[in-house]
Amino acid sequence: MIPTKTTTGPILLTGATGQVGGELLNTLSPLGEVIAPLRSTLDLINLQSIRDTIRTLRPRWIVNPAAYTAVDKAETEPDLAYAINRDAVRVIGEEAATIGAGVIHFSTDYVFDGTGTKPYVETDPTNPVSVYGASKLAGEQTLAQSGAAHLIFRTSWVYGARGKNFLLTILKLAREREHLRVIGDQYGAPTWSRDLAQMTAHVIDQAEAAANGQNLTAPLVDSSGVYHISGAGETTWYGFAAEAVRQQREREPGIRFAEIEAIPATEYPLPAKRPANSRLNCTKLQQRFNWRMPNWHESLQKVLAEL
Ligand SMILES: NC(=O)C1=CN([C@@H]2O[C@H](COP(=O)(O)OP(=O)(O)OC[C@H]3O[C@@H](n4cnc5c(N)ncnc54)[C@H](OP(=O)(O)O)[C@@H]3O)[C@@H](O)[C@H]2O)C=CC1
Ligand SMILES: Cc1cn([C@H]2C[C@H](O)[C@@H](COP(=O)(O)OP(=O)(O)O[C@H]3O[C@@H](C)C(=O)[C@@H](O)[C@H]3O)O2)c(=O)[nH]c1=O
Ligand SMILES: [Mg+2]
Repeated sequence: MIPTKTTTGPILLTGATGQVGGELLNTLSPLGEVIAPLRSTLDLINLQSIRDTIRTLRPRWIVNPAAYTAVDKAETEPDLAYAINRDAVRVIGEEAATIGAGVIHFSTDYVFDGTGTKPYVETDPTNPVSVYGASKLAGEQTLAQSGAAHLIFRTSWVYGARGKNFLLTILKLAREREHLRVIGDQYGAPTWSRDLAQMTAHVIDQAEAAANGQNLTAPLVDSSGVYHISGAGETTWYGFAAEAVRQQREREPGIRFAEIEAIPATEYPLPAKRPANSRLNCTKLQQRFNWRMPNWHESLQKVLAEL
């Protein structure tokens, strides 16, 4: 479908070298010109450079999957995590508000403490237990206060065929070792970076169709806010690893892979705490934008086929 251009101007995409940004580069390009400056051109630590870029390009959308995502390292680099995950987002929001651009931003299940026993809904109280989670929550809040029309997609456990992610780490370790120990008491849902990018293009398309050639901001403001979006279904890190290795064994019958053992998080100490319950209830996005994610098993199969 060719979308109605609501305002002129390109789509400004950050983080195009990342997992989600790399997929967005492909899914957003049918919607019009996408400008995706690399860190060497637009370093998000440099707030003035963000302002200059937005003022020069006057994008109709700013899509911001760039982030400081090193969860453990953030514990000892909080200033850098907050600079990218909060301060840069604040400036993006301020500049977007000024020119009437819509902002699409990504956040994380790690804004929750994980003590809830059900999948989280968007209105559940946040309480991050890591610096990364706290910095991402601060980014959500600053964007909401900026006055820009915005959509915040809170997702979880992102993986894909490229980039740094749990799936690729486990597959590599499973080839190298005899035995792997993986946390079995943290629950969540793996989310394929490409599924997220397709959802994002769909939502932009719908928002532009709703604006029907008029200013984008008005219909989008009604929908502004947080949306949960993960792969359908649920598992644990152990369940994810075991299923990935099971599927990969079928693909490569001759290869020996490690046995995988489920362990409690208490036996796998890391600098940052992770929530025990990372499950996100995705009904709001389904109802507002008519989008359902595929089951994580299905997407995993497609990713493994690409490796
Ligand atoms: N990965 C996950 O499991 C999850 C991620 N999220 C959120 O989803 C979004 C996308 O994550 P994902 O794609 O996995 O992230 P990646 O870590 O794969 O990519 C991060 C991107 O941000 C860029 N970036 C980091 N710092 C700067 C900077 N100072 N200036 C310019 N660019 C910078 C990186 O550029 P460079 O290549 O130059 O470093 C890279 O392109 C993020 O908001 C993240 O918080 C939410 C839940 C789960
Ligand atoms: C490699 C490995 C990890 N683990 C555990 C540690 C951790 O609890 C979990 C996942 O490992 P990771 O290093 O991928 O975890 P982490 O970097 O915390 O992943 C998170 O990244 C950020 C950006 C998010 O927003 C989250 O949604 C989530 O995806 O698996 C094992 O138990 N055994 C292992 O061999
Ligand atoms: Mg990680």
